[in-house]
Amino acid sequence: MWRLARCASSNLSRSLRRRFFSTAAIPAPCIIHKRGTDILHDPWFNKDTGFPLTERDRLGLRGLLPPRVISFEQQYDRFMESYRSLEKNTQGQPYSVVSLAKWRILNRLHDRNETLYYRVLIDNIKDFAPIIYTPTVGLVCQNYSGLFRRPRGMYFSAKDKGEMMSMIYNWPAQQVDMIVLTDGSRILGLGDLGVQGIGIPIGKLDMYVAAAGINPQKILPVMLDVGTNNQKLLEDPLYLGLRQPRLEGEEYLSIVDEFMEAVHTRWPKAIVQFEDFQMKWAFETLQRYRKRFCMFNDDIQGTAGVALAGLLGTVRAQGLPLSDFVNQKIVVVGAGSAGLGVLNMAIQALSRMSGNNEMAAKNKCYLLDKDGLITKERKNIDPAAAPFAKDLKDVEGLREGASPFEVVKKLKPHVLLGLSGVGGVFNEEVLKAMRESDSTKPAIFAMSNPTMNAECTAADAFKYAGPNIVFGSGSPFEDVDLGNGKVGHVNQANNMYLFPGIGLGTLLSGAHIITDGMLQAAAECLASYMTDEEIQNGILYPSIDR
Ligand SMILES: NC(=O)C1=CN([C@@H]2O[C@H](COP(=O)(O)OP(=O)(O)OC[C@H]3O[C@@H](n4cnc5c(N)ncnc54)[C@H](O)[C@@H]3O)[C@@H](O)[C@H]2O)C=CC1
Ligand SMILES: CC(=O)C(=O)O
Ligand SMILES: [Mg+2]
Repeated sequence: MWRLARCASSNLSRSLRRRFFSTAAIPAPCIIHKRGTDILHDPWFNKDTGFPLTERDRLGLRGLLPPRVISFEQQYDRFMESYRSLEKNTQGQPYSVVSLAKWRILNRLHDRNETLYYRVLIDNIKDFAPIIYTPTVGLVCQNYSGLFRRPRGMYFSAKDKGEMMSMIYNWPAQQVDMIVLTDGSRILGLGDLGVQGIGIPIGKLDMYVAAAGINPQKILPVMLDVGTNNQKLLEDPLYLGLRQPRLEGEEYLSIVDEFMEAVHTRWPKAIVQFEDFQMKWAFETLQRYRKRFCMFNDDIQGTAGVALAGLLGTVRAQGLPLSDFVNQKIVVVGAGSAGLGVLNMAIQALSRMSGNNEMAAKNKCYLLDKDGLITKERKNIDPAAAPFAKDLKDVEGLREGASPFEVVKKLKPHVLLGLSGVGGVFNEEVLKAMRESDSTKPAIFAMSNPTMNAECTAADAFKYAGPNIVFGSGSPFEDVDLGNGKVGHVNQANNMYLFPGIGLGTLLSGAHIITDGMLQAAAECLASYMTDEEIQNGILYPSIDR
């Protein structure tokens, strides 16, 4: 039996309705195959006390709710009031207590009434992004077993080998457009969190809904649980994932292969975003699938696009034409999936601008990892980092393994960019050395997440490197008061500025694969949003609510 109801989502704004449903102004009724409490327990259809009496009759709800009908707007105001009073009541308490309390109240709403959840999320994205996304999402992942109440998304484990093709049909939605997939092996800068990493696909997909208007009924967060090498989790009796070491080699790849085949059999046009895979699998899976499936790796490719937009903005901030990008010296600290992704894309752009002279482009870029400057002298060099290794004769005065301080002191780079996952790598000494940069407006990007893993804080960057810098960080920091009415602007250099657009653009264009050219265009488009005035004020990216 099915019944008609005004869809809960008819409470969304007109423009959103158009985006979600492509309908005209009058909300279309939606067909519900449920009745009574089943509707109240389905967050997609549930309107809480908002069901009008006629609908309560039609849907078998009469008597199951308190008699008074509370409008969507009233419910919205009530939620925001309780959120604001929570903020007031937790003032002065530790960050983890406050932000987890905020996450809980939002998550409960998400579980109960999706329409209201996405409405408040979209309207208040600037306030809520740090809760559903970095940094709080990191804390949520770390505490996932304790916070777990209801599952969200799908879980495919090593135990499901051979079953995935049928399992994928257990997902209730007919159509899925956007999937974010993780194996939990490198969650932000927090390392291997196993099954607890599911918080990341959930948060990323919320950003897809809020920022790109993707229909929330057509998103799917996925955890591929192939075990964990995190000893603490393996010993935790409440850990919810497989208690076994991670699969490796062909065994691992056969699980990912099976998942990709299953997804694309059921939803051939679905886009899969790979997220927070440890480096070796991030690169391997990207090469393995990018020509066969519509997929991309956000950490390698999304991050690179946002960084490139930031680098182009930095050139403009110095009052130089974009063509001057070819003269910028760039030091990247962190040679993992994100750092190498950024260097690859920056070199592609530099080389295009310098008449396809890749060598000249590479000469301008320097790469460091946990053992310092990477040179050709490095023993057991990672093949992915090898193309960026410096010949010692080209870095006179520096040695293999030189520290960030030595490198900055010697090279006086225009840009210092951190994707190391280690908090405090840009210490006082390194930041002070940036004062001697060859640039009139040196750029410091402390892009590692969450906040405690940032290479430096915004306050330290402006304090030690001087007020004239351009600053970006992966997780949000408050703008810095520089005195005399001056403000040091903090840019959130985070791939969230690109991935929702990459997914939406791919979906709308019907592209079968995601090419480097598409990503390059996305980065240049992001850079072009900013006016000269904004750029002069050190603002490289639009405000999140734009
Ligand atoms: N802002 C953003 O949009 C993004 C930020 N990230 C962040 O970047 C960080 C790294 O991510 P991945 O590259 O995927 O990790 P990864 O584990 O693949 O690479 C980390 C790299 O940092 C190096 N490293 C470790 N300790 C170091 C130290 N003390 N000094 C210098 N280098 C050091 C390692 O040798 C390795 O090369 C994470 O914190 C992640 O949250 C990643 C993607 C996007
Ligand atoms: C932002 C992001 O994707 C990361 O930190 O891994
Ligand atoms: Mg990531």
